[in-house]
Amino acid sequence: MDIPAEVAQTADFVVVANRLPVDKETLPDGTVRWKRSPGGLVTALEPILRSQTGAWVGWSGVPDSADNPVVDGLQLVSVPLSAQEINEYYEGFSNATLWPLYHDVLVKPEYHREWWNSYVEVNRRFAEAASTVASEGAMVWVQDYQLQLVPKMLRMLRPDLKIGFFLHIPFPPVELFMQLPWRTEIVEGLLGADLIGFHLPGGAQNFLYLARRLAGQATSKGSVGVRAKFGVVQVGFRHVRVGAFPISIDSGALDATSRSKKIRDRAAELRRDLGNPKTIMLGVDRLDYTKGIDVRLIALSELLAEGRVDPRDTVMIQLATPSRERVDSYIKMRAGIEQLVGNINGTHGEVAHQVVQYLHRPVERDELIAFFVAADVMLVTPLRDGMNLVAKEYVACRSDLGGALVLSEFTGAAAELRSAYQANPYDLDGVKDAIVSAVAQTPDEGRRRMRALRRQVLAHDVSRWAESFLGALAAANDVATGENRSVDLVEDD
Ligand SMILES: O=P(O)(O)OC[C@H]1O[C@H](O[C@H]2O[C@H](CO)[C@@H](O)[C@H](O)[C@H]2O)[C@H](O)[C@@H](O)[C@@H]1O
Ligand SMILES: Cc1cn([C@@H]2O[C@H](COP(=O)(O)OP(=O)(O)O)[C@@H](O)[C@H]2O)c(=O)[nH]c1=O
Repeated sequence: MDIPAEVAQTADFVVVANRLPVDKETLPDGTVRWKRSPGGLVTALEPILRSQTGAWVGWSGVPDSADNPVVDGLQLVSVPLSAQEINEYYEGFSNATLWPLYHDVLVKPEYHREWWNSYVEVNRRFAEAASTVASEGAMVWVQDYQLQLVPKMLRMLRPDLKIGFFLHIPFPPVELFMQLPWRTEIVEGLLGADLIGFHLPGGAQNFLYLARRLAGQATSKGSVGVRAKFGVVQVGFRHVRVGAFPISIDSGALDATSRSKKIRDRAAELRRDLGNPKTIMLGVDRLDYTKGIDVRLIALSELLAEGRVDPRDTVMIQLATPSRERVDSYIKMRAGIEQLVGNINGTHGEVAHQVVQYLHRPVERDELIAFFVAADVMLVTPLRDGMNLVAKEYVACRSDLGGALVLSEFTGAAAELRSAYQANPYDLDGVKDAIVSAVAQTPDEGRRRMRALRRQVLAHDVSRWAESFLGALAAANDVATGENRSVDLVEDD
């Protein structure tokens, strides 16, 4: 790995994530341009990355890229992946083993030793890159399921570092996690961190149990709270903190953008282009089998067939970003979704009016915000989702207190967005009833619910998420604050 000498051991704060927060574009004349991808994580961490000497370690998204550009003042450190590693580490172990295993085995996870070997090798390379750029005593924040071995590998290389880890997807129930042939290695990998964060207390508690059972470590008793009441695992002389930190969005910025005239005009134009229907329903997802896009399409199809939704004055827009397109389960799911869309339009559409408008391509940020402003009913129906930022984004865009959110109980967001029309995505009648209630809500009821949702989303933004995690990380294993004092621990039961 070619990390420039001037960057070695200079960064006081290092983010390590599977992806760099930029996309590499090669222009027709062969020149290369790096474009910032405006993710929530980079927005939240930007002030910290700038106030200290920050670096971001990740993969560029294309094979064999070893560039280490500085983009908008941020030092990026590429971890190059070969085509074979993309196949085995990213598409294979990350997205055909861990992703389905951690999402309720919605498709059957595949267990292949060569994929595991590639995962170990790539994690080792990420750990080495982080170790090279981090300054003495730096804080390193490792992100997500692709890099669960990095905390232990990094600690072995650099015991001086303060290491945090955050899991963006659900941590599975114990009985599912136990399927994994490399379950002990994963738990021990994570235990290299000083703080391990999950979206929900349930994930943290599952992990504490596994730390006792698989790694044989003593852990604290009692339940874990949200941003408070951390669990503790005793690993030698270290206390590893385990906590719940629900991620969020840059709600203030989204609220401001959604109020702009440009966005309002575009939202009105979208409505006009759709023929001014009474109800616009909206789904916004990566095309992923966890997102329950099929659930909402089947619900709509039955509601249309039963006459509970009128096809003449309803449009459902489904925006579906292409995702992991070479993984088998994604190829199959796409065919199923497109068949459902075709069936609904074939049965209930007219030449001049398609009931479902389906776009299979990424949608640019401002256009997406205009869709949120235009939509009367937002459909978020995952079968399992770590958080689901789209649900929070919709709420942040509704300063007019209009619109209604239909939300699956099996998203992380459901724990916070209690005033949504919540439904169990496995109960089709329940989903249909929730959609009908959302469509038929009175303006007063809609305002009451949206006001409550907005209070939650505006008060708990992504900066609060980052600050609460990094505050807890700074205090972890800190002798000065008494963090190393003894806690009541339980051995394996
Ligand atoms: O990098 P990709 O393979 O293209 O996938 C995109 C990202 O998807 C996942 O998102 C998760 O994180 C969100 C923020 O915490 C959360 O709201 C959502 O529920 C999760 O599914 C994944 O965890 C990322 O690593 C991927 O980059
Ligand atoms: C479809 C679409 C989405 N986005 C943005 O992507 C993220 C999605 O985050 P979420 O937590 O809901 O789910 P995953 O991380 O994908 O599992 C959200 O910020 C969307 O606004 C986008 O920018 N463009 C799109 O076309």
